Amino acid sequence: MMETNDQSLIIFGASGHGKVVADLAEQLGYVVNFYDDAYPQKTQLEHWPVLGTFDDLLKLNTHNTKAVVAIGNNAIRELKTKQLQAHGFTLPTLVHPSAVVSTYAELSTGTVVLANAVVNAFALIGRGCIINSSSIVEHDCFIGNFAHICPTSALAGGVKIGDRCWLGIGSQVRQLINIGNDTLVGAGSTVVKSLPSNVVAYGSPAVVVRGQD
Ligand SMILES: CC(=O)SCCNC(=O)CCNC(=O)[C@H](O)C(C)(C)COP(=O)(O)OP(=O)(O)OC[C@H]1O[C@@H](n2cnc3c(N)ncnc32)[C@H](O)[C@@H]1OP(=O)(O)O
Repeated sequence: MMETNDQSLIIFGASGHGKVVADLAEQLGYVVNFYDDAYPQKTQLEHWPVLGTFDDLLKLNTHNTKAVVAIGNNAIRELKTKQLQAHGFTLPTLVHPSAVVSTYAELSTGTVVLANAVVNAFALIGRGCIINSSSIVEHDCFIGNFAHICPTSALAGGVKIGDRCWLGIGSQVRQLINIGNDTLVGAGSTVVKSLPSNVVAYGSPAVVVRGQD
Protein backbone atom coordinates (compact mmCIF):
# COMPACT_ATOMS: atom_id res chain seq x y z
CA MET A 1 0.00 0.00 0.00
CA MET A 2 1.15 3.54 -0.77
CA GLU A 3 2.82 5.54 2.00
CA THR A 4 1.35 9.03 2.20
CA ASN A 5 2.70 12.12 3.92
CA ASP A 6 1.95 15.84 3.86
CA GLN A 7 3.70 16.21 0.53
CA SER A 8 1.89 13.35 -1.22
CA LEU A 9 -0.93 14.03 -3.64
CA ILE A 10 -3.11 11.43 -5.29
CA ILE A 11 -4.55 12.41 -8.65
CA PHE A 12 -7.52 10.42 -9.95
CA GLY A 13 -7.54 10.55 -13.75
CA ALA A 14 -4.36 9.64 -15.63
CA SER A 15 -5.08 11.68 -18.75
CA GLY A 16 -3.86 14.81 -20.51
CA HIS A 17 -5.47 17.08 -17.92
CA GLY A 18 -3.98 14.80 -15.25
CA LYS A 19 -0.49 15.52 -16.60
CA VAL A 20 -1.09 19.27 -16.32
CA VAL A 21 -2.34 18.92 -12.74
CA ALA A 22 0.61 16.65 -11.86
CA ASP A 23 3.07 19.16 -13.28
CA LEU A 24 1.42 21.93 -11.24
CA ALA A 25 1.37 19.78 -8.09
CA GLU A 26 5.09 19.04 -8.43
CA GLN A 27 5.81 22.75 -8.74
CA LEU A 28 3.97 23.17 -5.44
CA GLY A 29 6.23 20.53 -3.86
CA TYR A 30 3.94 17.48 -3.97
CA VAL A 31 4.97 13.93 -4.80
CA VAL A 32 2.34 12.66 -7.24
CA ASN A 33 0.75 9.24 -7.62
CA PHE A 34 -2.10 8.51 -10.01
CA TYR A 35 -5.13 6.27 -9.78
CA ASP A 36 -7.21 5.51 -12.86
CA ASP A 37 -9.77 2.90 -13.84
CA ALA A 38 -7.50 1.93 -16.75
CA TYR A 39 -5.31 0.17 -14.15
CA PRO A 40 -3.83 -2.52 -14.40
CA GLN A 41 -3.53 -2.04 -18.19
CA LYS A 42 -2.10 1.40 -17.43
CA THR A 43 0.56 1.41 -14.72
CA GLN A 44 2.33 4.61 -15.68
CA LEU A 45 1.54 8.07 -17.09
CA GLU A 46 4.78 9.52 -18.42
CA HIS A 47 7.10 9.03 -15.39
CA TRP A 48 4.28 9.04 -12.80
CA PRO A 49 3.08 5.69 -11.41
CA VAL A 50 -0.55 4.63 -11.70
CA LEU A 51 -1.21 2.60 -8.55
CA GLY A 52 -4.76 1.34 -8.87
CA THR A 53 -8.40 1.93 -9.73
CA PHE A 54 -10.93 4.22 -8.08
CA ASP A 55 -12.09 1.29 -5.92
CA ASP A 56 -8.48 0.72 -4.81
CA LEU A 57 -8.26 4.41 -3.93
CA LEU A 58 -11.33 4.14 -1.71
CA LYS A 59 -9.58 1.40 0.29
CA LEU A 60 -6.70 3.70 1.33
CA ASN A 61 -6.41 5.23 4.77
CA THR A 62 -7.85 8.68 4.13
CA HIS A 63 -6.50 10.33 7.28
CA ASN A 64 -4.60 13.42 6.09
CA THR A 65 -4.50 11.99 2.56
CA LYS A 66 -4.80 14.61 -0.15
CA ALA A 67 -6.46 13.81 -3.46
CA VAL A 68 -7.73 15.72 -6.46
CA VAL A 69 -9.78 14.60 -9.45
CA ALA A 70 -8.26 15.52 -12.82
CA ILE A 71 -11.04 14.57 -15.21
CA GLY A 72 -12.21 17.08 -17.81
CA ASN A 73 -15.82 15.83 -17.91
CA ASN A 74 -17.56 18.05 -15.38
CA ALA A 75 -20.24 15.56 -14.29
CA ILE A 76 -17.74 12.73 -13.77
CA ARG A 77 -15.36 15.08 -11.93
CA GLU A 78 -18.25 16.04 -9.64
CA LEU A 79 -19.23 12.42 -8.96
CA LYS A 80 -15.69 11.26 -8.16
CA THR A 81 -14.87 14.35 -6.10
CA LYS A 82 -17.99 13.90 -3.97
CA GLN A 83 -17.16 10.22 -3.44
CA LEU A 84 -13.61 11.06 -2.33
CA GLN A 85 -14.90 13.72 0.05
CA ALA A 86 -17.47 11.34 1.49
CA HIS A 87 -14.64 8.87 2.16
CA GLY A 88 -12.69 11.50 4.10
CA PHE A 89 -9.99 12.52 1.65
CA THR A 90 -8.71 16.09 1.86
CA LEU A 91 -9.18 17.95 -1.42
CA PRO A 92 -6.68 20.78 -1.73
CA THR A 93 -7.04 23.82 -3.96
CA LEU A 94 -4.10 23.99 -6.36
CA VAL A 95 -2.95 27.34 -7.76
CA HIS A 96 -0.14 27.53 -10.29
CA PRO A 97 2.72 29.82 -9.16
CA SER A 98 2.25 31.97 -12.27
CA ALA A 99 -1.51 32.48 -11.72
CA VAL A 100 -2.64 35.76 -10.19
CA VAL A 101 -5.40 35.30 -7.65
CA SER A 102 -6.66 38.32 -5.74
CA THR A 103 -6.48 38.08 -1.98
CA TYR A 104 -10.14 39.11 -2.13
CA ALA A 105 -11.14 36.18 -4.34
CA GLU A 106 -12.34 32.86 -2.90
CA LEU A 107 -11.51 29.44 -4.28
CA SER A 108 -13.23 26.30 -2.99
CA THR A 109 -11.83 22.81 -2.41
CA GLY A 110 -10.66 20.65 -5.28
CA THR A 111 -10.40 23.58 -7.68
CA VAL A 112 -7.30 23.96 -9.85
CA VAL A 113 -6.10 27.31 -11.22
CA LEU A 114 -3.61 26.73 -14.01
CA ALA A 115 -0.70 28.68 -15.47
CA ASN A 116 -1.20 32.41 -16.10
CA ALA A 117 -4.84 32.45 -15.09
CA VAL A 118 -6.15 35.59 -13.41
CA VAL A 119 -8.89 35.57 -10.78
CA ASN A 120 -9.70 39.10 -9.79
CA ALA A 121 -11.06 40.74 -6.66
CA PHE A 122 -14.22 39.33 -5.07
CA ALA A 123 -14.63 36.54 -7.60
CA LEU A 124 -16.08 33.40 -6.01
CA ILE A 125 -15.05 30.07 -7.52
CA GLY A 126 -16.92 26.90 -6.54
CA ARG A 127 -15.69 23.40 -5.73
CA GLY A 128 -13.86 21.17 -8.20
CA CYS A 129 -13.55 23.81 -10.92
CA ILE A 130 -10.88 24.02 -13.60
CA ILE A 131 -9.72 27.58 -14.19
CA ASN A 132 -7.54 26.71 -17.13
CA SER A 133 -4.38 28.27 -18.55
CA SER A 134 -4.47 32.01 -19.27
CA SER A 135 -8.16 32.37 -18.54
CA ILE A 136 -9.44 35.53 -16.88
CA VAL A 137 -12.17 35.61 -14.27
CA GLU A 138 -12.83 39.27 -13.59
CA HIS A 139 -14.00 41.01 -10.43
CA ASP A 140 -17.22 39.89 -8.75
CA CYS A 141 -17.71 36.83 -10.98
CA PHE A 142 -19.40 33.77 -9.52
CA ILE A 143 -18.39 30.37 -10.90
CA GLY A 144 -20.55 27.41 -9.85
CA ASN A 145 -19.21 24.05 -8.71
CA PHE A 146 -17.39 21.75 -11.15
CA ALA A 147 -17.34 24.31 -13.96
CA HIS A 148 -14.52 24.42 -16.50
CA ILE A 149 -13.24 27.74 -17.80
CA CYS A 150 -11.11 26.60 -20.74
CA PRO A 151 -7.78 28.14 -21.74
CA THR A 152 -7.80 31.87 -22.67
CA SER A 153 -11.50 32.34 -21.94
CA ALA A 154 -12.34 35.69 -20.43
CA LEU A 155 -15.24 36.57 -18.16
CA ALA A 156 -15.92 40.27 -17.65
CA GLY A 157 -16.99 41.67 -14.29
CA GLY A 158 -19.97 40.24 -12.42
CA VAL A 159 -20.57 37.25 -14.72
CA LYS A 160 -22.41 34.34 -13.12
CA ILE A 161 -21.70 30.81 -14.38
CA GLY A 162 -23.75 27.81 -13.21
CA ASP A 163 -22.63 24.43 -11.92
CA ARG A 164 -20.85 22.14 -14.39
CA CYS A 165 -20.72 24.76 -17.15
CA TRP A 166 -18.06 24.37 -19.81
CA LEU A 167 -16.77 27.60 -21.33
CA GLY A 168 -14.93 26.56 -24.47
CA ILE A 169 -11.43 27.65 -25.33
CA GLY A 170 -11.10 31.32 -26.20
CA SER A 171 -14.67 32.24 -25.33
CA GLN A 172 -15.61 35.62 -23.91
CA VAL A 173 -18.53 36.69 -21.77
CA ARG A 174 -19.83 40.26 -21.47
CA GLN A 175 -20.16 41.79 -18.01
CA LEU A 176 -23.10 40.87 -15.77
CA ILE A 177 -24.23 37.95 -17.96
CA ASN A 178 -25.76 34.85 -16.31
CA ILE A 179 -25.20 31.35 -17.69
CA GLY A 180 -27.29 28.50 -16.23
CA ASN A 181 -26.13 25.09 -15.01
CA ASP A 182 -24.67 22.47 -17.37
CA THR A 183 -24.44 24.81 -20.34
CA LEU A 184 -21.65 24.47 -22.89
CA VAL A 185 -20.32 27.53 -24.68
CA GLY A 186 -18.43 26.59 -27.85
CA ALA A 187 -14.84 27.51 -28.59
CA GLY A 188 -14.23 31.13 -29.57
CA SER A 189 -17.75 32.32 -28.77
CA THR A 190 -18.79 35.76 -27.56
CA VAL A 191 -21.65 35.63 -25.09
CA VAL A 192 -23.57 38.93 -25.01
CA LYS A 193 -26.94 37.67 -23.72
CA SER A 194 -27.62 35.44 -20.74
CA LEU A 195 -27.97 31.72 -21.51
CA PRO A 196 -30.31 29.19 -19.86
CA SER A 197 -29.27 25.89 -18.25
CA ASN A 198 -28.60 22.71 -20.24
CA VAL A 199 -27.92 24.16 -23.67
CA VAL A 200 -25.10 24.23 -26.18
CA ALA A 201 -24.46 27.73 -27.51
CA TYR A 202 -21.80 29.09 -29.80
CA GLY A 203 -20.84 31.80 -32.26
CA SER A 204 -20.27 35.55 -32.00
CA PRO A 205 -22.70 36.57 -30.73
CA ALA A 206 -23.39 33.18 -29.16
CA VAL A 207 -26.80 31.67 -29.86
CA VAL A 208 -28.39 28.53 -28.44
CA VAL A 209 -27.89 25.77 -30.98
CA ARG A 210 -29.41 22.81 -29.15
CA GLY A 211 -30.15 21.29 -25.77
CA GLN A 212 -27.58 19.16 -24.02
CA ASP A 213 -27.69 15.46 -24.94
C1 LIG B 1 -6.74 22.08 -22.50
C2 LIG B 1 -7.95 21.71 -23.35
O1 LIG B 1 -7.85 21.05 -24.33
S1 LIG B 1 -9.47 22.21 -22.76
C3 LIG B 1 -10.64 21.77 -24.04
C4 LIG B 1 -10.92 22.92 -24.97
N1 LIG B 1 -11.91 22.49 -25.97
C5 LIG B 1 -12.98 23.23 -26.28
O2 LIG B 1 -13.16 24.32 -25.78
C6 LIG B 1 -13.96 22.59 -27.25
C7 LIG B 1 -15.38 23.16 -27.14
N2 LIG B 1 -16.22 22.48 -28.09
C8 LIG B 1 -16.74 23.08 -29.22
O3 LIG B 1 -16.58 24.29 -29.45
C9 LIG B 1 -17.54 22.16 -30.14
O4 LIG B 1 -17.28 22.57 -31.46
C10 LIG B 1 -19.07 22.17 -29.83
C11 LIG B 1 -19.30 21.33 -28.55
C12 LIG B 1 -19.62 23.56 -29.62
C13 LIG B 1 -19.86 21.57 -30.97
O5 LIG B 1 -19.39 20.29 -31.22
P1 LIG B 1 -20.20 19.34 -32.23
O6 LIG B 1 -21.60 19.21 -31.77
O7 LIG B 1 -19.37 18.09 -32.37
O8 LIG B 1 -20.28 20.17 -33.56
P2 LIG B 1 -19.55 19.90 -34.96
O9 LIG B 1 -18.06 19.95 -34.83
O10 LIG B 1 -20.18 18.67 -35.56
O11 LIG B 1 -20.00 21.17 -35.80
C14 LIG B 1 -21.34 21.38 -36.19
C15 LIG B 1 -21.43 22.72 -36.88
O12 LIG B 1 -21.24 23.76 -35.90
C16 LIG B 1 -20.10 24.57 -36.21
N3 LIG B 1 -19.40 24.83 -34.95
C17 LIG B 1 -18.97 23.92 -34.03
N4 LIG B 1 -18.38 24.52 -32.99
C18 LIG B 1 -18.44 25.85 -33.25
C19 LIG B 1 -17.98 27.00 -32.54
N5 LIG B 1 -17.36 26.85 -31.36
N6 LIG B 1 -18.21 28.20 -33.07
C20 LIG B 1 -18.83 28.35 -34.27
N7 LIG B 1 -19.29 27.29 -34.98
C21 LIG B 1 -19.10 26.06 -34.49
C22 LIG B 1 -19.26 23.73 -37.16
O13 LIG B 1 -18.48 24.54 -37.98
C23 LIG B 1 -20.32 22.97 -37.91
O14 LIG B 1 -20.86 23.81 -38.89
P3 LIG B 1 -21.38 23.23 -40.30
O15 LIG B 1 -22.53 22.32 -39.95
O16 LIG B 1 -21.80 24.47 -41.05
O17 LIG B 1 -20.24 22.50 -40.88
